[in-house]
Amino acid sequence: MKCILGSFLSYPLKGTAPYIVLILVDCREMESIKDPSIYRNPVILQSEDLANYILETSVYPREPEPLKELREATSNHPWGFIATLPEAGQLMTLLLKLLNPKKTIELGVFTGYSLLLTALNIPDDGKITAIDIDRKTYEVGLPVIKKAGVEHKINFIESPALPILDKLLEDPANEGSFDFAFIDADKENYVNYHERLIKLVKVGGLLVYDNTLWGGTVSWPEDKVPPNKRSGRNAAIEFNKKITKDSRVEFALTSVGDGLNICRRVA
Ligand SMILES: C[S@@+](CC[C@H](N)C(=O)[O-])C[C@H]1O[C@@H](n2cnc3c(N)ncnc32)[C@H](O)[C@@H]1O
Repeated sequence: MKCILGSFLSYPLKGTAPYIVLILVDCREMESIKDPSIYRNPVILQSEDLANYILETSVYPREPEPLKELREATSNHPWGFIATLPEAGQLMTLLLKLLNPKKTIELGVFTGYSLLLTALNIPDDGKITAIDIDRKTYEVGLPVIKKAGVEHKINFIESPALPILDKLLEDPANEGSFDFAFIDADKENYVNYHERLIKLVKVGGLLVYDNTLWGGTVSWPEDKVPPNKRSGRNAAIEFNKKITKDSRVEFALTSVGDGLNICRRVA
């Protein structure tokens, strides 16, 4: 069924009578534009069909078996929907392959989808400092990580991320020593994480921030955003604004997954 999205007057030829042009769209698509929260996370896309198209034609067919296994194990977890989205993971994989980082850091592990994909794409002697406040969720994915033979690359630290970053900065040897950082912990601290990580990641290294479009709500008027999504939405807006002004990085705010802000340290 078609709905009227809009209309305008058209004058086909000078001097002829105008006629009204109606813009018709599929009603289901229009619903998705009005209320994207009915869909899973990639609501930044026009429709769920488009999100599924990307997943089914490009992401799932090339997803490595261990990642698929971990994603399936995570889908049974009550908070499974907070995991890094596989289409974002696919882009991260490409970035990791291009950068070939040896020393990386990850804030916000959950069951380990992004952690495992990082571990799969760094050299065998590469190391990941992985920080999360909850070891139990990390243990959900740990058997898959072990089976994939990459556990030796991971140093998991159960702690809030901020004090660990501050501790790392106490040792000047750590400054500029990381090649790659993936940030997916509490959004309200992204600005604080950035101030620390910009010193820990080397010039030329990458800092990749997840959820920076927060389900598309960054462009909504605040009063239209469900109360439980406001804090994350406001944090994402503040963070993106800060990055735009930060001359120490060049960056791309991409609409892949839930929004990846990909920053490269240049100063
Ligand atoms: C969106 S999930 C991470 C998803 C993960 N990257 C993946 O691939 O599935 C956010 C994680 O951040 C953790 N977290 C929340 N606040 C934190 C903090 N202050 N420090 C460290 N981790 C935190 C949560 O426990 C949760 O596991």
